[in-house]
Amino acid sequence: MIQTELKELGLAVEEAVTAARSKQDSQLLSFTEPVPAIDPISFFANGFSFDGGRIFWGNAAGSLMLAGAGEACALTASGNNRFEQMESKWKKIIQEAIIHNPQRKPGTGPIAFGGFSFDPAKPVTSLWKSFPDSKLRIPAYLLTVVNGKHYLTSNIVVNQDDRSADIEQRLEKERRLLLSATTLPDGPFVSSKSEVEPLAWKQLVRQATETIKQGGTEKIVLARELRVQFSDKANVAPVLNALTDSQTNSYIFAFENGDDCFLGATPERLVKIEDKKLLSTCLAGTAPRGITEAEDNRIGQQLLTDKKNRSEHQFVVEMIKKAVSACCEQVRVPDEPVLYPLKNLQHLYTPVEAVLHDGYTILDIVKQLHPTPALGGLPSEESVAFIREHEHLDRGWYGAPIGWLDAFQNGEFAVAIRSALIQGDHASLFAGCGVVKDSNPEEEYQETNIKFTPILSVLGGQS
Ligand SMILES: C=C(O[C@@H]1C=C(C(=O)O)C=C[C@H]1O)C(=O)O
Ligand SMILES: [Mg+2]
Repeated sequence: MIQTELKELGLAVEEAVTAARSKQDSQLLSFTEPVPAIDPISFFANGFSFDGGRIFWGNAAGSLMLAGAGEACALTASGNNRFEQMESKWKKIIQEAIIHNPQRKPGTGPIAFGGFSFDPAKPVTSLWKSFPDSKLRIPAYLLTVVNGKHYLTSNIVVNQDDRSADIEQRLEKERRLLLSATTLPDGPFVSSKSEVEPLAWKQLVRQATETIKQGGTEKIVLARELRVQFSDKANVAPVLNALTDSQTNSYIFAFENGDDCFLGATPERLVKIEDKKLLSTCLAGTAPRGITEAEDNRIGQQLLTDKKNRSEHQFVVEMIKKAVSACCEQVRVPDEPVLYPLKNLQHLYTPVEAVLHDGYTILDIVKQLHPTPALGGLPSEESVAFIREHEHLDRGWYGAPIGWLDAFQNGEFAVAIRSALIQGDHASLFAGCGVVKDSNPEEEYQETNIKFTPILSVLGGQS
């Protein structure tokens, strides 16, 4: 550690202890400093033993990575006004925090990272016992790698009886551990896997197409579960390393809570806000990648002109454009989708750009957008009601917003798909697809099989 930073940190701790004593209450101190380069996955691995769990985020552009260890503060919420609850809790924390952050880079300082359940009205099963309906975490330590520069934020909750010297000693020890070089443990190996009720799921797709043909709904997204057994307790850090290496154009995320870890590599941005500039993504319509370049181009061109996939995609474009237009100006949406290539598959993609009106926050937009017709359907209420009533899967945090926001109104949330819930020596993988009136159950089933591939391959399930 550079000595000046330690001296400044010591002064900041003194200031926080004084503030805690004068207000007779705990005080959050957030201290950000530049640090020498360190691999964020190593930082994540070093944080294994920290109380409260770890977080990880790598944006699709590869320009921002966040790794967090421990938990300084937890914000939880539930029910239909959960986003508003989160907003007011976050505002109060930031107003009262002592923030030492001369850097003011997006993703530095006191950031809150976390996720939400897909449907707060659906009964929860034991599968998601370690995850509340909604949770945002301020990590005790956050490594931010932004445009190649490294910053460490220490978030400390100081109490009136704390001694500054004790706090500084603990900080120095924990920071040294986190920033030390390390060798990643071995990744998991899948010893067996089993699909959950595949035939019943195909029958449900057929039922959904019948419901759509009867009128009232245009699209219903249906998801299913694949369970895998590992040969041993799974280490998360090597899985994140493999995802970061193999899944380009995707957001890599992990949220450890209790004994479990929800992680994934999702191509689907929900919303990014930086300096009031808003970027959202319409991603729906899927095809595999070709083995040869010629075959890949043929499949891609076929996807671009396929009636069923174009209708699936257009429902998403219309909804997001309408939702963004209600709170933004200068809304720009291309007339036609383009191909969005991933390692194992390709999607139809339409970006939505806008400028946020004053008074709106990123959680306002998350609330407006979730669930988009890419994960719920259209109309939203009717399609989510069908999913709630008929889908056997407990989606938990799958298919819902996951991401971060900082103290300067910057932030980014993605839709948590291509994901898995890791529970010691076993895991549940999730994949879904948009069902429209022309959907064929077998084809949708095959589409979900392709969507399991990215996460299954890094869990040691297949090459
Ligand atoms: C629901 C998922 O993917 C969504 C559905 C898609 C489709 O049906 O074409 C494509 C991308 C996603 O918006 C998933 O991967 O689980
Ligand atoms: Mg589809």
